[in-house]
Amino acid sequence: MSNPLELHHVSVAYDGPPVVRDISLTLEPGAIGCLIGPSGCGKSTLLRAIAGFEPLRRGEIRLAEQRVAAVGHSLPPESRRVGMVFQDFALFPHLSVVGNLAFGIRRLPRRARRARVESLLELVGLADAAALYPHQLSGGMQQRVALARALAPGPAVLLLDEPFSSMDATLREQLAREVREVLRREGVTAILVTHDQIETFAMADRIGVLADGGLRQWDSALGLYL
Ligand SMILES: Nc1ncnc2c1ncn2[C@@H]1O[C@H](COP(=O)(O)OP(=O)(O)OP(=O)(O)O)[C@@H](O)[C@H]1O
Repeated sequence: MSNPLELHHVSVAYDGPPVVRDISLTLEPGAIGCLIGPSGCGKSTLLRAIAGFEPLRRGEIRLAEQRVAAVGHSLPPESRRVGMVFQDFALFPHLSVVGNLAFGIRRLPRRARRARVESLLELVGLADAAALYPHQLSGGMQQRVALARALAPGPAVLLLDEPFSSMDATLREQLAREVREVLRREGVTAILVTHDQIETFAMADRIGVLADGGLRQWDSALGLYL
């Protein structure tokens, strides 16, 4: 099977010198990669480049074999098969849980859409909350809705940018394990940015250590210790 995500010598710059430098990495199907490193080292910028919000200064990004970004070439985010989950959930406040989940698949025929929403509700354990609105949900429940919504269209890669950082440590670890379980069951490939070591070791098949815009290591948790 082809790799869902490949980065080849990727550099990204804002106004000045590159803040992401010459990063190459590959994620295998179903693998979860975690990017860690000090504040300002370029983690979010790299994620934004994969999503399609930042152009490349150098290199190439391939998603499920398709070249989505290179110098002078950039598919818009909505044309890339990526799903995104952020710290602040960004749920639609005026839509119920079902409405939030159905939004990204509204072009599917009605019956298929309904079946997909039902299976996602089961997947994240929210079948009883289908008719509720975001403000009626706890933070953990909202994040599960955000996850299910991102998974709905069947992305090649799911991008998570500090998805649990607004939660307390106990809930964070529990959610990290839950999310890993959900991703495993769906066979989803994902890349997660975090500051949190517990989260990293709870979730990652591969850990990427960034410093000053460069990828210093790309290895399993065990490999990082050895
Ligand atoms: N929109 C922007 N315009 C200009 N510079 C930016 C922009 N966004 C980020 N930067 C700079 O790029 C560098 C990398 O930032 P980035 O947010 O990717 O790091 P990070 O590792 O995700 O940090 P944090 O862990 O604090 O979120 C930093 O020096 C930052 O100041």
